[in-house]
Order: sequence, then C-alpha cells, then structure tokens
Amino acid sequence: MSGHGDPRPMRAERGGALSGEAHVPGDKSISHRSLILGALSVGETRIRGLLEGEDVLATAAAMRAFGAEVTRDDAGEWHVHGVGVGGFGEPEDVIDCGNAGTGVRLIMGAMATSPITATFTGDASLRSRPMGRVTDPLALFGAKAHGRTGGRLPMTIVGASSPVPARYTLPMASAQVKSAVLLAGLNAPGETVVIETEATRDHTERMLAGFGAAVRVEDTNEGRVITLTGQPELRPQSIDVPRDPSSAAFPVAAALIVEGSDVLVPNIGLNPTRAGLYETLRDMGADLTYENIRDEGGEPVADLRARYSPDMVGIEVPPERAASMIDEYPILSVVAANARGRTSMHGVKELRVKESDRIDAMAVGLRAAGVTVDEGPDWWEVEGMGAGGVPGGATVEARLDHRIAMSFLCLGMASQKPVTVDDAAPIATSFPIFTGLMTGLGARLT
Ligand SMILES: O=C(O)C1=C[C@@H](OP(=O)(O)O)[C@@H](O)[C@H](O)C1
Ligand SMILES: C=C(OP(=O)(O)O)C(=O)O
Repeated sequence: MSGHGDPRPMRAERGGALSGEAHVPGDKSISHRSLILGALSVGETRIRGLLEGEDVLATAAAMRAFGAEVTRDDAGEWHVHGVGVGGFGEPEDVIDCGNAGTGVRLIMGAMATSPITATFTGDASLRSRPMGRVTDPLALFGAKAHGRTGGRLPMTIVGASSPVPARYTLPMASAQVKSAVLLAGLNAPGETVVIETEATRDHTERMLAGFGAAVRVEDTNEGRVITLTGQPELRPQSIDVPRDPSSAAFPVAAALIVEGSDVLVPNIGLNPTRAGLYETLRDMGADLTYENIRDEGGEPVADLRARYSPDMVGIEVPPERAASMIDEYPILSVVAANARGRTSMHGVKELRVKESDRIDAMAVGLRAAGVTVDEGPDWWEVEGMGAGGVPGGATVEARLDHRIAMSFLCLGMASQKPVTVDDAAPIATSFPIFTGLMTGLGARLT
C-alpha cells in the first residue's frame, strides 16, 4: 500500500473532439465517511456506488483492523457490520493509509477517544503531510500523539481512556480537521463543538445526522458552529454514494478545451460546499449547463453538459470560494491556460500541503509547457494563451499526486505538442477508471 511500484509514464496528445457520456465514480469524501460511520454503527450498513479507489480501499482495510466486518458482494455493493461508537478494538499492526489524507485524519479522529493505541503510516506523499492540525485538537479530548518531527507519519495515537468533550475553532479551512474533531466527539460524553470561520464541505455533519446522531449547525457571528452530542447509538444506513464532482472536473475541463467537444457527465452532486469550480468556469464563459436538476438523498444532483468553449476569459477567482473548489485548482489552471487573459487564484495556501505542493507542481509543469505562471505563498496567477494556444511538448512530474497527473494529461489533450506525465499510477487513488473513461470519449492517452 505505501507507494506504488515502478513509475508508469503516460502521454496525452491532441486528437479529435471528445464526445459521449462520462460516468465518473463515487464521491471520495462520502465513500470514506460511509465506511467509517458504518463501522461505528451497530448493525449492517449497505453502500452502493462506493469509490473503489486505493484511498477508499485503504480505509476499508483500516475499518477491518479496528474490528468491523467489511465485505463487497458480487453486485458491487459494500456491507459494513459495525462495532458501535466506542467499540473499536486495537489493531494488531500498523495502519497504512496509502496516499489518503482524508483517510488517515478521519480515522485518527474516530479512534482517539477509545482506550486503544494505533500506529499510522502512508506513502512518501502522506508521510510528508502535516498531522499536527489533527493531533492538536485531539489532545483536547485527552488523546496523545507521538510522530516524527513536524508531526509527520509514521505516528502513534494513544486514545483517551476517559475522554472529555472539546470546543475547537478551526485555525484553517479544513473539512478533514473538522471531521476528525466531530468523529472524536462521538465517543466523548457531552457536547463537542467545532467552529469554522469558512464553510468547508459538510458531508460529515449531514451524514452524522443521517446515522442518527444529534448534530446542530448554527450560523453565528463567530462562524458556523457545529454541536454534536456524544455517545449516540448510530443506526446503520443504506447509502447511495453520489458521483464525485471533483472527478467530474476532468472530463468537463477537457471538453471545454478540446475543439469540437460535447460531453455529458450524468448524476453529479452539486452540494454547494463542493460546486465552486463549476461556478468559476461559468464566470469564465464556459458553455456548461446543468440538465435534469433534482434532489437525491437530500443532496442536489444534476447532469453536467460541457461543450468546447473557445472564448473563455481569465478571471479573479473569489478567495471566499476556495474551500468549495480546493481540489479543483490544478485542473482550473489548465482551463485558465486555454482562456484569454490572466486568471488569479488567491487565498489558497492549503494547496501547498496536499498530496504535493500543488502550486509548485502546476507552476513548474505549466512553465515547461510554455505557460507563464506567477506565484506567492498563498496565491498564483496563470497567463492564458487562448484556445489551443499552449505549446506543450514537455514531460512533467506527477509527484505522487493524482490531481496533478490528471490535470497535465488534460492539458496535453488540448496543447500543440503532447504532454507526458512521469507517473500516472497515483490516478488510481481517486479515479481508477480515468484512462478508460477519457479514451472512451476520444482522448489519446498512451
Ligand atoms: O474532508 C474531505 O473529504 C476532504 C477535505 C479536503 O481536505 P482539507 O480538509 O485538508 O481541506 C480535500 O482536499 C480532500 O480531498 C477531501
Ligand atoms: C487532497 C486530496 O485528498 P486527501 O487529502 O484525502 O489525500 C485530493 O483528493 O485532492
């Protein structure tokens, strides 16, 4: 799990128009949470449409290690027999979360208020990412963390034997930190309170309520205040995972920049805490329409239709929109390179601590492909070269980062000369069917 074998280079070159339907996999955030909340319920949770990417499979394995029974039937439905809140057993071995920040941080939260000890590790990317942002609030519940210098994995969490509830104001916009605190609060008696000054994806709050926990969300002068009553008995659920808007971003963006394209991406969740990219693309003048808007399981869902948009213009992306599109900046920068004028992206320092430093990874690769990029600690700007104007002709580094690999492959589909990524293997963490899906639409990937 901790790392892939030999790097797998992949090359994208300009071909004909992309057309057809793109059925993207299940939402990664909701998939992790379905397994974890299923494991913390008493009885059987059934999950349809689970993302079977490496990140989520690592979480499934971790839930087994903590004592839940997790199986997949022949029809592709997942079954989780949970152990209940407070029921986690101590894993016999190190928990390897692979490449998944969401997985490791949420699981640390979920086990931190049980009297057990667990050691976590991951691949080289995950071992370089900061965990102090999670272990600091977990200490308020009474948990202890021993990791490498700088709060890096491998790290051992000693769960609190007499947990107390916590009140915590998030110092950065992070749904992972918010979720870790709420999951820890599940096994603390009394009320745990998390306050966020910028709204981040709200799947944990929604799903906790769906599993029967008492969760209250209030918008106040302090920010968004989430209050959870500890030690509920979670009721198992039957879950249909919506398709992932962050994965849909790739076929949508490719359709916008490849001449003559017309692609339909059905059934995409439009939860406003995730939809920032699509708003931004429309602000740039993208021909992007929502068809068949409906409500499924309490979440807004639509079919997205994207058509080639040669007249897009650069814009200033509102910083307050950042949290609702945080994983989409790499692919946005590819669209921006194919628009006219400059696109500025500010208030995005979180991009520096993802699977890679995403500002640096994109800036270096875009420059190698002939695009001008300026950057600072928490901002970057891309000078658009107009439709089809990117020279390309570069080999770029994926840096163990699926979104960087997919973004540069989309760039190559529209640039004058091919773009090669040095390693496409990380794509399997979140979008294992990416290559087949894109070639099915007409993309040339070899
Ligand atoms: O909670 C989640 O499911 C996620 C939260 C975001 O991370 P941060 O909490 O670090 O912003 C996002 O980048 C990640 O892909 C998924
Ligand atoms: C940041 C991401 O994931 P994670 O933090 O779970 O590794 C992502 O998928 O873009």
